[in-house]
Amino acid sequence: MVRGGTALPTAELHIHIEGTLEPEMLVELAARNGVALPTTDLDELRAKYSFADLQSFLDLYYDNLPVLRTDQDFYDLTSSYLARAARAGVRRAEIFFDPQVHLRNDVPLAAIFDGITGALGDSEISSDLILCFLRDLGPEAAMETLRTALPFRERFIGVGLDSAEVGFPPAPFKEVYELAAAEGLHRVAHAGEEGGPDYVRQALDVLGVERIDHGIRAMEDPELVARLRDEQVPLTVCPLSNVALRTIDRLSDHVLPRMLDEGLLACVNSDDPAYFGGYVDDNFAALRSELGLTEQQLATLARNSFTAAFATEEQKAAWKAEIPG
Ligand SMILES: Nc1ncnc2[nH]cnc12
Ligand SMILES: [Zn+2]
Repeated sequence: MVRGGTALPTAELHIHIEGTLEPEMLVELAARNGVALPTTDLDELRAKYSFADLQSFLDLYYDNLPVLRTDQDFYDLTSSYLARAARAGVRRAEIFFDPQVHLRNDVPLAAIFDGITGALGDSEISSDLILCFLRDLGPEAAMETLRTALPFRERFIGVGLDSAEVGFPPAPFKEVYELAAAEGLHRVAHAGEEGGPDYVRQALDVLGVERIDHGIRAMEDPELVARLRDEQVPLTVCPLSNVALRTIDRLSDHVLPRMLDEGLLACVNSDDPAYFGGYVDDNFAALRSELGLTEQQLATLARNSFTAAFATEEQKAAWKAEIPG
């Protein structure tokens, strides 16, 4: 993996805490909780971290999650990510979690919140939580999850939509997002990762999202590109993830340079770094070495990340002032 230079200060706005489960921690938590794994050999586990598409990744991601059982497990997972993120230059982390998976695994919501928010409180990184709905479980399940989570309303700042994309468009989640808006929650959604430009439009027009997660397929539609530029809609792009899930063949084919040329508010994120070969600094390093992005372009991406963050204007200005150049 390419690792380069001093880490650029950045906000990480697209990071699934469950996607930071490194094989070492998987084995440790399995042993701690008496959960059987197909193998505990780290090389064999790592060999499985190779994917044909989003679904083949999701199958492994969900298979690994039963090792997370207690608030301590969620605390350890989150602390480990935050320690790595600090070394990666992350000043602000807006972290996704998938409560429906853990509820299905009989983990109480209180344990999830206590573990994750406990670790967030112990870190020097500014951070908040975004609760994601699994789109393939449908809007009724999402609504039930949101209602179940509302007693913990003060512990998260927004909602998101993730999991299998194609065949599960955003529009049916309209009422869930209306309730989230009424509760004063921020709204984001994965769209345009494997799904087409229409999914991005639906997320904007029907769900009223403030950011699009991924959005790379929006580049197929010039009218949508113009709108994203005019409205300065933030796009949380995840370059190494797109290569790992074969959304694009090679990093050198990535649309990110075109997004910047078009004046879109794109930023760089790691998505599921334990699975996709790197954290956010590794993504920046790969953009520099394999895509030839200039220091100026990388600084723009870092600046964009702070612009797109759900933080105060004062915080954003202070972080931007740390960016060299
Ligand atoms: N990249 C991704 N796309 C959709 N759902 C996810 N859940 C975790 N990572 C994801
Ligand atoms: Zn994602």
